[in-house]
Amino acid sequence: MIVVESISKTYYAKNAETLALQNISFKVQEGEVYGLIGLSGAGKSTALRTINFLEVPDSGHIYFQGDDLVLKNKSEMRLVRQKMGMIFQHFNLLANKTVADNVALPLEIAGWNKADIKKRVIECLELVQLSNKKDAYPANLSGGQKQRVAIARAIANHPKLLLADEPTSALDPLTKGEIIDCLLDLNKKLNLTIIIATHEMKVVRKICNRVSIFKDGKIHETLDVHNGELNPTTEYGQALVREL
Ligand SMILES: Nc1ncnc2c1ncn2[C@@H]1O[C@H](COP(=O)(O)OP(=O)(O)OP(=O)(O)O)[C@@H](O)[C@H]1O
Repeated sequence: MIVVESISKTYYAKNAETLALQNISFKVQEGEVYGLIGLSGAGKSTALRTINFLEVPDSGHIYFQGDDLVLKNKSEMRLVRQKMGMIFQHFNLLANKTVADNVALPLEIAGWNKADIKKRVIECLELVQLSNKKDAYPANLSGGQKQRVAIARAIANHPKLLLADEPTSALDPLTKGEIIDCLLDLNKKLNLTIIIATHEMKVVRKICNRVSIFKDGKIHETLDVHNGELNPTTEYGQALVREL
């Protein structure tokens, strides 16, 4: 479904250059939950954000369902993005819109008619078990509920792929579990492919089929996850699995 091939990315700030990604490659199969793990600054978020071109890579290719995204122009890329949902650590909900209106937003942008939007918003809120909060405002929701609204919004337009950037990092341990269960449920019910950037090994153990360990902008090691078990072969991988 996704092939990331030899991606590099440098950030240029006033007096500094940061080589955030150096020749990164990995493949994600349809229906898979794929983790990107590593310490802060290792390049996980940048790698995730190059997949939908929120960050444009300096070199390399991203293939999505066989299409080379590097070759797409802006309007073609807008259509591709509609097939990729994204969720963030801090939810990114619009405070002045109700839960239902937040979920409706991507459908309005995609030009859906009002009746279809109303029906789809109800379906999505049912999928994340939040139908009873459709008229609430984000300020009146818990962190877990906010993230579930963000998930409902991200899946509204029937994306094939969900990009999740540290989706549990701002949540307490119990609520982290609630969000992981919600994502696993959607992965199974909708065959939704999920790529998740996280620094929490618990998240990887509970949800991922495979994981790439990032270190200093490179992929250090890629592992299968079987029943929550990971067996890194490198010393760094072993230390990370022990410590995180
Ligand atoms: N917009 C930016 N401008 C300049 N440097 C950036 C920018 N975004 C990220 N960086 C730098 O690029 C490197 C990789 O950052 P990235 O956010 O991808 O890492 P990460 O593994 O996701 O870390 P974290 O878990 O802290 O989010 C870091 O050194 C970071 O400081």
